[in-house]
Amino acid sequence: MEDTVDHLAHERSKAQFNVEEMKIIWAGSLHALQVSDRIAKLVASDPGFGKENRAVLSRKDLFKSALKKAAYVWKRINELGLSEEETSWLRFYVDELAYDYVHWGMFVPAIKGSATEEQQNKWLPLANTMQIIGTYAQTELGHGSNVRGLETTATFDPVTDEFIIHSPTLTSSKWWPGGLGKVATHAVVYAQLITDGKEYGVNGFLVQIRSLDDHFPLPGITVGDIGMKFGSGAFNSMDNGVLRFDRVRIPRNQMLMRVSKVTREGKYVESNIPKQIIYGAMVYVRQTIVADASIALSRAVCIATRYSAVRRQFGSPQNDQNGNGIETQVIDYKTQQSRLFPLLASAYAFRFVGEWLKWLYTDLIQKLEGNDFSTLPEVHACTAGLKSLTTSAAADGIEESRKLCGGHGYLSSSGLPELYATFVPACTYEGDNVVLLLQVSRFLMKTISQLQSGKKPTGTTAYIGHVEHLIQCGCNVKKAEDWLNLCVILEAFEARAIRLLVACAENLTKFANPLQGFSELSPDLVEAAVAHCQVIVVSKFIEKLQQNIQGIGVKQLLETLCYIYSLNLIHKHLGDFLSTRSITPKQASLASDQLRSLYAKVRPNAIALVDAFNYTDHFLGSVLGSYDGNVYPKLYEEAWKDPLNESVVPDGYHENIRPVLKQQLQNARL
Ligand SMILES: Cc1cc2nc3c(=O)[nH]c(=O)nc-3n(C[C@H](O)[C@H](O)[C@H](O)COP(=O)(O)OP(=O)(O)OC[C@H]3O[C@@H](n4cnc5c(N)ncnc54)[C@H](O)[C@@H]3O)c2cc1C
Repeated sequence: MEDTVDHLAHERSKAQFNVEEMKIIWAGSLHALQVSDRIAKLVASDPGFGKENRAVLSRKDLFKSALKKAAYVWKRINELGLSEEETSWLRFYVDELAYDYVHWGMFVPAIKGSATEEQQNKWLPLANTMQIIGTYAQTELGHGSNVRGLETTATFDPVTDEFIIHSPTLTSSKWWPGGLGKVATHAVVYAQLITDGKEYGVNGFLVQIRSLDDHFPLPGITVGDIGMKFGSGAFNSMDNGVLRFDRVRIPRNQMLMRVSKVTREGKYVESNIPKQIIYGAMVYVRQTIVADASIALSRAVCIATRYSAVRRQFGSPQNDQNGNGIETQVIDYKTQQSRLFPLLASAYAFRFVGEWLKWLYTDLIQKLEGNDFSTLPEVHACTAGLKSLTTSAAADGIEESRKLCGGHGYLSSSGLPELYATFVPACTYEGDNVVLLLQVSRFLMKTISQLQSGKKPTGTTAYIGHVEHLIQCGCNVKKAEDWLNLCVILEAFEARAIRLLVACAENLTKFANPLQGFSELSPDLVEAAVAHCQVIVVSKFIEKLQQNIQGIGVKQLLETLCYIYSLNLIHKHLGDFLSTRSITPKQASLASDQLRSLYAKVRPNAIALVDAFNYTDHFLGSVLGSYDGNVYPKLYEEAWKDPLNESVVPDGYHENIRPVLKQQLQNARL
């Protein structure tokens, strides 16, 4: 099939903004665009990184192919002498989950965050050259969110100067760590520390689990894979594992001792570094997950937008130049626009808040290095909340994108089922989204309670300091155009958040037992935390617009997307906005009127806005979303590649179809 026609050229010609400049905005800088573009093309043109048949491979073949690719990635990184930046882009565009994802994303950061300098000097050179492959073993069969409830023990033996790592119960089996099942040689294992007969809570230990010579598990270790997971392809290329310890001994100096340590005599000593320093590692991992959310959502939106411009259904037939009646592009249906364009706007919103989080993390690290721990709780709450908000919205958005593509969206070749199956566990790992929002709400309740003592909220909670104004203020919108005012929008979001938070704080005082109150009110607290996180996303989008944005029409389009993101949220959470009297029913209806005009502004620019993501067809992995829009021949061709079509008459015909047709079931050997 050789077709060089761009079926979306007409759509592209309608764009009212400079797409190349928008690509720079999306990438973060011209440099980031150039590097990512170069690496994306390198990956797309290398047959070693092909990913066409992932969904139809058996588990074993899929795993083997992921191993092959991970080894090839490492080979190419070394052969090409790629920089750290280029390396991370390469891994990103290869787009296949394997043990290296956990090794680089969790094992290495855990050592950097929790090991002493001496320990880092010993272990990081080995990890950085992949002479050891690591995993992060926290979750157990019986406990995930409740880390304090972990049952694995690490008991210090002063006679031999060792820790004895043990799994006392079935439920203490480590369960889920990626790369553990079949690959990892080492693990950062979280266990209850016991020394001198006393328990000192959960700490991290570096444990070797497989021989570096023959890859067999070391004595006392039982390890394996936990089995197939949701979807085809997706996380099934990863060997999430189970691990049990039968009194496994490790040297004392393999306890990660940056924050607390056990001395030769068996004394537990806390350093003067606050325990929350561990939050630094969490902030890092969660900010990368927010970035992943914008990527996953933008991929889905790119597929759904391009396909919606190609797909035609119903409509009053107009005549084309040849006199043939043509149907309506589904992207022109207002319902399609009202479902699709808010997702497009969300992808941009999450991109910008992710970019800001990256900055926030760097800023945090600088402060921590200067022994300034003051912003840690706020930054931690902010990243936890944004991880929860963006991953939930992206997961829902991918599923909505699938529906926006109708039946064809359900085919593996659309790329959407695997994208969904791969992304959706982000709502659970690195903190269950609801559990995280409860943590955020606890922090927000504390912030509110400290107002009386004169403590001024800072950073993303600064607006809480204006509580008196925000409780009293009224929204001034009188006509639909009045909603095109970013200050008005932000104030409406802040008013709604603070009113929900204050209502929660007041209701909590009605309970004699604060813990019981928190538990009873937890659904309201979660809603208030979501409202707070939405204030952050909206305000960061607005801050982005205040930067120097180059290129014809780019700023205008981004403004339009910011309005769509915000007004659509008002529409979605109307109950909150009305019950808190942050806006009136009339203003809500004006917001809906304004949304319709905003969708009309996006329509001619929709294809160009997804082109600005600069995704290659290889990365998108979707026949519905391919750049040239040549959907139908590609769909047709993909179908014939399915293993079922290898034979015209299927295996099993003689045993199980023919006897039915010939009424011979009683004679068949079933
Ligand atoms: C694909 C994948 C990869 C993973 N990789 C790793 C890894 O590499 N290493 C590792 O250690 N772990 C890993 N995990 C485990 C993951 O971190 C845990 O699944 C996660 O922390 C959630 O814990 P849980 O499974 O115990 O859920 P649970 O805590 O049992 O949650 C079940 C339900 O209870 C609710 N709930 C729990 N506590 C509360 C509460 N206090 N208040 C209200 N509701 C509550 C939750 O919202 C949820 O609805 C992975 C998981 C997945 C799915």
